[in-house]
Amino acid sequence: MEPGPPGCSRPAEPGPRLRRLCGADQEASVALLSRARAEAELQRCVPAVAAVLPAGGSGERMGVPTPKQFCPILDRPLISYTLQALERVCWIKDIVVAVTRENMETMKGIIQRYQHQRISLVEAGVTRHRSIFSGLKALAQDQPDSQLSKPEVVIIHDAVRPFVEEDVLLKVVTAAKEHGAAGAIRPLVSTVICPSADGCLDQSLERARHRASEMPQAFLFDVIYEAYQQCSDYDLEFGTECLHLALKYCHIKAKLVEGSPDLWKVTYKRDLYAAESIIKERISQQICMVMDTKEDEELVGHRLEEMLKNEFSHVKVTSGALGHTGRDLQQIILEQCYNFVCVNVGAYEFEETQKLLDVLKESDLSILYPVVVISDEQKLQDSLRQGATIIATLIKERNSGLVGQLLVA
Ligand SMILES: Nc1ccn([C@@H]2O[C@H](COP(=O)(O)OP(=O)(O)OP(=O)(O)O)[C@@H](O)[C@H]2O)c(=O)n1
Ligand SMILES: O=P(O)(O)OC[C@@H](O)[C@@H](O)[C@@H](O)CO
Repeated sequence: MEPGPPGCSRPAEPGPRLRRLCGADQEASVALLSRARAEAELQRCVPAVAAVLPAGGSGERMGVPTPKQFCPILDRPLISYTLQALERVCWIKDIVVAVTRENMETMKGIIQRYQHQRISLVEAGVTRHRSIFSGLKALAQDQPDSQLSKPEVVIIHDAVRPFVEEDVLLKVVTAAKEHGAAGAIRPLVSTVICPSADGCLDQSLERARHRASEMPQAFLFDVIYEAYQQCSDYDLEFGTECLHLALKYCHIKAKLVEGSPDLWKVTYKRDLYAAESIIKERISQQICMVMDTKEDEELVGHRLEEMLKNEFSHVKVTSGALGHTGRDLQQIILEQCYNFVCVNVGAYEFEETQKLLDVLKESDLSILYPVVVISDEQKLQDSLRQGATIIATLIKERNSGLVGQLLVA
């Protein structure tokens, strides 16, 4: 498989509704059209790749009633972040999610609310391997009336591993194309030991020579499908490693690919807290200050911008006029900005702010990540530092009680 060109991954673009709403002008339309053409070209040159996401677990180790894949992070289910990560990769043509029958409606609601694309649902099994097998069967049914067709390469990725990036997906898929199977690995944090029957140490493994098997993994579809079809009931019931099935039943030695630290699986409650912190950090990296072009606002805006850059180590603050064409706003939003600060100095009519609020409410963006819009008043001009602190705290903490509020600071 030819590696996709860098940057071929599709950013989390706002939905088509936003483009209509923003009134994309000619220039922006051309940009979007060229991106669509590039993706279409890529789809033609990259062999078919699909993904199977096992999401049928009960999350016992999480210790809460809700299965962890549906636990909210910043008011949004964990699985939605994983789906968004895979949807950013334009060369994955189908995403098959295995969920239990009782959670099927919940999953359909998430797909609709967050406008996930390319998703097909299958019924999960009583074990993770059985859920994965269910997903593979759906892809193998190359039926004329089915939306799904058999891929050349299939990615298998746990639904509770939200931080998966295109580069590692490309690595495992490229390696699977060549070797038949590939999987992400990470260094061990703890040493692996083997206890004896009487509960004492029998042996310990040399940590430096061993690795933790993570996800994503990728396989030539025929290899992994054959392995699951030959699989013993014992393996289906108690196995935890897809790479092992490819080795045991198809004699394929998977290529091992070093993965990033963020590939870990959300398993315990502490993992949810960690995931929330990482998500907050990632979506706080860009602030968009929207101001009018009046001179005094420009002065306030730029001073506030400088102070915000002190609050966020790597923040990218883009200043742009809301403008009277939709291009500025559309360009701002297409840059995956999730934090907007409107600067109205003294102006009491919130016409421009309301316009931004209306567009954000209408766009996918405002439900993907809660957005806090702040409009300041004359007094903010007198205490810019306090204003910068308020804005930074709101963006970093994202207290759900303040979501979507128009704050007059
Ligand atoms: N019968 C099952 C069991 C697990 N999974 C999925 O496999 C992934 C990794 O499994 P794990 O972390 O073990 O999830 P749970 O089984 O839900 O967790 P626990 O063992 O704590 O119950 C998760 O996305 C989980 O939803 C699945 O699709 N079907
Ligand atoms: O065993 P669990 O169901 O908790 O999680 C599955 C993990 O074993 C699996 O995701 C990786 O180890 C790679 O195979």
